[in-house]
Amino acid sequence: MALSVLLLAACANQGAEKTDTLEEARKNGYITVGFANENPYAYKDADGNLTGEAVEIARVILKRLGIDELRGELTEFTSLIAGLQAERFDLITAGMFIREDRCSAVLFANPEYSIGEGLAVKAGNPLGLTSYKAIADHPEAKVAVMSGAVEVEYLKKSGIPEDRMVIVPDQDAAISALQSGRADAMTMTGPALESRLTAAGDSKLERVMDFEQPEIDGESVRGYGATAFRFGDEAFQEAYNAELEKMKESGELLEILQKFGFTEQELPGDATAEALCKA
Ligand SMILES: CC1=N[C@H](C(=O)O)[C@@H](O)CN1
Repeated sequence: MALSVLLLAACANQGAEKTDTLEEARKNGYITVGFANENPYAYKDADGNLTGEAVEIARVILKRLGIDELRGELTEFTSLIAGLQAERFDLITAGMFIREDRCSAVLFANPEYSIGEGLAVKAGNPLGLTSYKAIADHPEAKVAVMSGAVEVEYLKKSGIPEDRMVIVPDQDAAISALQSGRADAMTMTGPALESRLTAAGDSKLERVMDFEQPEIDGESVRGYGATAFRFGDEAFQEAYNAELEKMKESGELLEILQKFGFTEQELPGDATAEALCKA
């Protein structure tokens, strides 16, 4: 009985046609995107509008592909990939880094920016934390970091034990952990760190200006962020990449990035998703 039910389900599945996400969105006039409320990548502004570098780049490209409206689905960063796979939304526009492990779960567009890491501590840096290594070497220092973010892996590889990581659901919770003393430091990408410190306006906190970028396997880390698609949406990914390339060439990409505080230094250069997925 159980076997026949399974067989029926398998046959039904075989007959089911895979949804063409791009075509469907064109027909509907909108597409739903997953975002993790991380300024300046993808967040709701004071008026409740969805914006951020990743969102605005996607907005331009999707418009050119015939999709007029973006609807956001707020999701914790760590659940973005699962949400995409479960079709809760059709794209991730969160500035997510292209990483080898993630490439086995989603399709990445080519990168739209590149960035390094940042660290914030209590004013005066009482524990003298200027690198992940310095946190590792301190017997008690704790660092707040967002669940599912690449920094968790960087911290681990820098020798910081998990019981000295305060894993938080989002970047606002990271700064709360630092303010409350549950953590002695918080780490995230430079622009996200800057944005949280500015929003907090707390003179008891400071950015570590002489922070040493972490080195993993002898190389200074640098993240490359991109929109992500579901497997099966390769044609969508290709059309998206073609529009992104035009924006790179025309300078439009930089113009959008600059609105969110990025500079020419953060352009992705010739990096491609294909190469980064193998890195
Ligand atoms: C935009 C972003 N990138 C990193 C990542 O992809 O894991 C993390 O820093 C979380 N946020």
